[in-house]
Amino acid sequence: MAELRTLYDKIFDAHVVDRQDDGTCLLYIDRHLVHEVTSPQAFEGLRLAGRQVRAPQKTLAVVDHNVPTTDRSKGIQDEESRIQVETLAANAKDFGIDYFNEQDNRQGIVHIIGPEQGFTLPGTTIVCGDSHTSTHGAFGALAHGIGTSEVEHVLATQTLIQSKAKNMQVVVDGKRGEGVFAKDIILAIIGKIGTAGGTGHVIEFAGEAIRDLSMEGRMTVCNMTIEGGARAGLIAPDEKTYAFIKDRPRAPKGADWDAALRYWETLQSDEGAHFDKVIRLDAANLPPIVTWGTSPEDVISIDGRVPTAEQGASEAKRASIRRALDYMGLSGGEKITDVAIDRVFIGSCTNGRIEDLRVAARLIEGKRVSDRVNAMVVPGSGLVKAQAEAEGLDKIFLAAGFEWREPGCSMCLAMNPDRLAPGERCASTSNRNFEGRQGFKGRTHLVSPAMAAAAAVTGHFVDVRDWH
Ligand SMILES: CC(C)[C@H](C(=O)O)[C@@H](O)C(=O)O
Ligand code: SF4
Repeated sequence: MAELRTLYDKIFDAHVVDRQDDGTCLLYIDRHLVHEVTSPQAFEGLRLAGRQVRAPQKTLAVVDHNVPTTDRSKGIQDEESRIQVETLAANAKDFGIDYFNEQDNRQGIVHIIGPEQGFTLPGTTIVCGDSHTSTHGAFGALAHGIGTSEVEHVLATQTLIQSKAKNMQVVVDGKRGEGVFAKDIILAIIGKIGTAGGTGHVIEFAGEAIRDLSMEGRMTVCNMTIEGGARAGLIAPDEKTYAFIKDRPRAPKGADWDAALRYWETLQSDEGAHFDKVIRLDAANLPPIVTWGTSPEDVISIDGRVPTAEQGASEAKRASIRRALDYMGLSGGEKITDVAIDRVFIGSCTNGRIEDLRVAARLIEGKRVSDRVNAMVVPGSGLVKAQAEAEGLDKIFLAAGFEWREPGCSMCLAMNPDRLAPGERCASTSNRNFEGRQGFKGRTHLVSPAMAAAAAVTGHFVDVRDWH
């Protein structure tokens, strides 16, 4: 009998170019996404070595982290950001790589534009000098974040040195309740396994609640796999995956499509294949979730209370809770629904897609953003923005008092003008809540788009299950 393999095993095996005795492999890379932050030294390295980009047609570059989200016709004010963006433009031109600049309506966050263009395909290996490359795993692609020296290696050779990770399966059974979203599922998983729970593993997500998710929701789940410590996240492709990809600009067409489909249909873990670690969760029991601290694993239910330091199991844990409470300006023990917010950020590669904006718009339609709150919506790409505008979502947000911005990473991280002031508290749909992530001394609470939208209106966290 043939060996039973997981989806990860299958994609990995299909891309091995060379295997050393110690298990180190050289993997063929099908797709390389490039952004302005982690690529300058890589291109410089090629230049110094007199090398070309090996497969420019398998490489796609875009600016996202450093671009301002306000009127771009005036250029970029911040010197460092301007140089970063200009450098990518020049490198893309010099090395013959397709590039979406900040005026292009296809521009957006790198992990949003890949799937949009049909660049992200099942069964492929995808890399990008960015940790949230795991997002593309939603399509059944093996997608790794890589460092700048690896970016150079992939540009030059279209291969990457990798050792095989272990297999982990996260099964989410049951049906989500009303007001509970993909973001709540992944926050609950990280809360359960911890930020190191996936270390050394590739996680395959399975179960009814994962199958039920739209492609957008699956991307949200895979996006945050990296916050659970895993090397990559994967979801086996199915009809929803194929429907999402079909007719996208770079998707295979005609006979190529049929051949691709036949391959994609083999991309599932074999029944009975071995997983080194299996975690199960029931979606039916999940509440909307809010992070209270400075790690994505610091999760509580919307009807819960912020923990107190005394709840820590060890002195080290008590000290870390104390530090997080202090940074977050919380005393511990308060109900999370009593915590007032100053800012709301709806966007990022976690939750900046059309479905996210639809959910948020539906909740706030006809309502007003609280006087104490500054709220903004940053579509994940120019195409998401255009789609939202075609559906009139921008009007709903603007009428409610939200700002409606140009696409980019924005306030997900403080690398552009969008940032929190010291002490400001934000309900954010992004994926990281580390100290200073959204601005020096800024306080981030990670939530779903629905929870962020509702909090914008009430001025504090509120249970979206009570909103009809
Ligand atoms: C700037 C980039 C290298 C970084 C990452 O790797 O993830 C960023 O996208 C982030 O989300 O922190
Ligand atoms: S939106 Fe945030 S998490 Fe995603 S690539 Fe940009 S900075 Fe990183």
